[in-house]
Amino acid sequence: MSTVKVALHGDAILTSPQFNKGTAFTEQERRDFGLTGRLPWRINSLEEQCARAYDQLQSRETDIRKNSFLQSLKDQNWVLYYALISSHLQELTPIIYTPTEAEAIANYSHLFRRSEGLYITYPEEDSMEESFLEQTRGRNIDLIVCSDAEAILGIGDQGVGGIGISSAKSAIYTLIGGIDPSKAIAVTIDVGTDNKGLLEDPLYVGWPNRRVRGEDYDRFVDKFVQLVRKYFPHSLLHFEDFGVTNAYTLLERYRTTHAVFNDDIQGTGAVTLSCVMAAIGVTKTKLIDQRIIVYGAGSAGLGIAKQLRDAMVTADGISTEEANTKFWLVDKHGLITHSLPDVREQLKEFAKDIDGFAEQEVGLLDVVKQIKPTVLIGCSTHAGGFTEDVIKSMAENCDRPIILPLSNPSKLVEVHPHDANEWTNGKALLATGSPFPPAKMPSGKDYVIAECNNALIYPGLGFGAMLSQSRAVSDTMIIAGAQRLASLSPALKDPDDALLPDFGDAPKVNFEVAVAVAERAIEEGVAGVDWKKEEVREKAKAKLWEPVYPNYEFDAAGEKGVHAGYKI
Ligand SMILES: NC(=O)C1=CN([C@@H]2O[C@H](COP(=O)(O)OP(=O)(O)OC[C@H]3O[C@@H](n4cnc5c(N)ncnc54)[C@H](O)[C@@H]3O)[C@@H](O)[C@H]2O)C=CC1
Ligand SMILES: CC(=O)C(=O)O
Ligand SMILES: [Mg+2]
Repeated sequence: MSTVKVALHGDAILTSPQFNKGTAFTEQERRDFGLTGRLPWRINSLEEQCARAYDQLQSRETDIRKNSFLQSLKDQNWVLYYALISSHLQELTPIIYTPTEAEAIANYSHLFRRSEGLYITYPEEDSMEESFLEQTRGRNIDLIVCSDAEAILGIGDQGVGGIGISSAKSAIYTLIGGIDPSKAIAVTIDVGTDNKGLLEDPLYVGWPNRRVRGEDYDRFVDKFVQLVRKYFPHSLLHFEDFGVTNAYTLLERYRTTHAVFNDDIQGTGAVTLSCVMAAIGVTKTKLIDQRIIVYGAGSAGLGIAKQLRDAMVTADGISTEEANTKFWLVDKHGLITHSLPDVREQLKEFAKDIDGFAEQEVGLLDVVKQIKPTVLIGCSTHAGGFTEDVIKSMAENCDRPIILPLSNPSKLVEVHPHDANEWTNGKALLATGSPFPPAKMPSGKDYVIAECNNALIYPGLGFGAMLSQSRAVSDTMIIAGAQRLASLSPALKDPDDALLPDFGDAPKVNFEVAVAVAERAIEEGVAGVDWKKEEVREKAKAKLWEPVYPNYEFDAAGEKGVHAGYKI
């Protein structure tokens, strides 16, 4: 067991979630840190603490209460929080992440108890550097997860509540990617909100103003990005749940100068590519043979289309233009065509001619009937958008339709996977964005619905980039990670099994993804380390953080009252 020197004493160590052990402080530590008399007599192991916390959790009747309980556990004791969730990963991930975290974020100001992470707020622009330094003092930050909360999951603009998604995504990095939580920071960029309900809510705790946009927004965000680059040049900057325009603009603006990563675009593109690769392994077809409809052409939809398109170009050697012809993007005004007004610039390469369609606005069902898709992907936030007609029509022309309703949280799913299974007589190859229980095949066998959520891959992609200290996260690094994930699909062994590994295996799977990404970074020459490819696996193992208590030694000479703690 490692030993860590800590300069906190008495209440200061008990109230530090990073160092607190609660009843697990040893006799010696209790004496050295001034804790005798502040704790009950019995010394518990971490396992005993987990068992007690799990019992307490079970007494909370609703998922949102469980979410609040776990949040307050995290505020008290990181090791216990991560150990508890790690030992019930599949059961508790939906409580701290989608779908329950969506409810927690929507009610952030009403559930608010304690702040966490860094709040970068527009009227405090002049003191941004000071706040940044205060929050990161004494810490060697590898990972910054930030959101401006304009498009949280599928529930839209949530203002300052966006800290909840940064914090949840950061926790997933630790649980699944093995990232040391003391080296990660969650950030909300509070530039106001256009959510009327929040603006009118007297309890709203964010900056109660309409969203700042245009040059002022760009300057404000740029100031933040430059602080990240100045103080933590080797860190990974993860963007989450920005509105579609800013999501693409920021990624393009910074991706050549820092390791930035947009999860909704790149993470979702990568996990969906893995899922489709696994599915075509079942149908014994090639990527180039697919006709793909993407329903919802926002951050995720376009990210998916581009990722699949680029993989087609790489794997099947066709031109980008030819690959673009295999995709039909459908948004709220129907098929993206050259004749639709106000089509976003980035979508134009996928736009189709209206020929062959009677109407100006071509709905999903018409597109399905006309083009006979093999793959149907939903990231529209339109609950029930894949109607029975749509699904049945697709199944008429396709032996094993690949149907991926990816919108989160669960209530926004485009089609309930059990319905899609029933309407296709068990032929559909299915995956969803949030977890669902298994469906029944006509044979009576359970069909496990894979969770095609970027959380199944982004911790590994990010860990691979951090591990190799990459100067950029290249498209080919992402494809390497996606290929590794696809190669671990249970469906490759049994075509009736899940398309992707389950969340219980996510830590092992993400380790493999991280190794693939770091190896690729070294091959491409973007890594900041001078290792050989063969060394990556061992280096990655050594870097994994695990939720176990180290021994503490009191550091009387250390700086008191800050995040002081280092291994000796
Ligand atoms: N499973 C996963 O890993 C991920 C799932 N998502 C989910 O995908 C959904 C979209 O997320 P983003 O792309 O970030 O949001 P976004 O706001 O950028 O995109 C949503 C798009 O759907 C379109 N849309 C809205 N109503 C529609 C309708 N009735 N028919 C067709 N299109 C419609 C919008 O116009 C917009 O273009 C959300 O529910 C989100 O939770 C997003 C990222 C990852
Ligand atoms: C999973 C995710 O990133 C989203 O739904 O936005
Ligand atoms: Mg997201």
